[in-house]
Amino acid sequence: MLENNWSIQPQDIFKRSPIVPVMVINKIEHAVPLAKALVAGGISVLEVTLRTDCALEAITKIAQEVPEALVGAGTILNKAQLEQAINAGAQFVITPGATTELLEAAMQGTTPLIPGVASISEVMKGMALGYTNFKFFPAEASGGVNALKAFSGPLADIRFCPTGGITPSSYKDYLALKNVDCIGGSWIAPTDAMEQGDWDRITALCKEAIGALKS
Ligand SMILES: O=C(O)C(=O)C[C@H](O)[C@H](O)COP(=O)(O)O
Repeated sequence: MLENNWSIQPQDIFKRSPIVPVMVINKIEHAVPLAKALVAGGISVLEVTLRTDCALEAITKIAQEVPEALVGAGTILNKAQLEQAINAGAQFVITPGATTELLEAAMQGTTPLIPGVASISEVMKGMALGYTNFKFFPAEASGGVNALKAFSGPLADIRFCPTGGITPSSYKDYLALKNVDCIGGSWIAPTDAMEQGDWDRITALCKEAIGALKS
């Protein structure tokens, strides 16, 4: 494996939480209570998508005010966004797809990148640059559990975080796969609960989902 200078290895991120909430934060005042609600429910790896105007500020606030969380940036599409996310305080970066520009840029820095892939060729391109941990996106639409099972043959040492279309009724099937450590999903941080300030509901959703893995 090629060396990297990352402050935390992707494998340690993958192992820290089986569920990674995909967060779409529309109002900055939701950022910290949401992160605290997720942490209270047992989930401490958070992906804030760069899909809203306040996303970068949300990352900064969570990084400063919720030290129990490991906060990353999602929806990174290019090098400029990669730099913005890192400057905002993102502790890791997740992308929906992988460009050579992003793969090379992140390898030069200290913040780990988890590149999005949907095919074996994309994984192989990442592997050639030293990547071992990938987001499988969009998971359901790209073949879901069956695709990941097929990937595990030729790509025995590669780990995945499937995301996209995963539901409370399917996440356990993904987590049972030998090449999957964690899954991403938005259901655990629903927009309506955020709008209502119903942080207890979000904590309860986390506890239920994590609890169901232990039983
Ligand atoms: O914005 C990104 O970079 C993304 O990766 C998109 C998210 O992974 C999906 O939006 C997950 O959402 P659900 O399918 O609702 O769980």
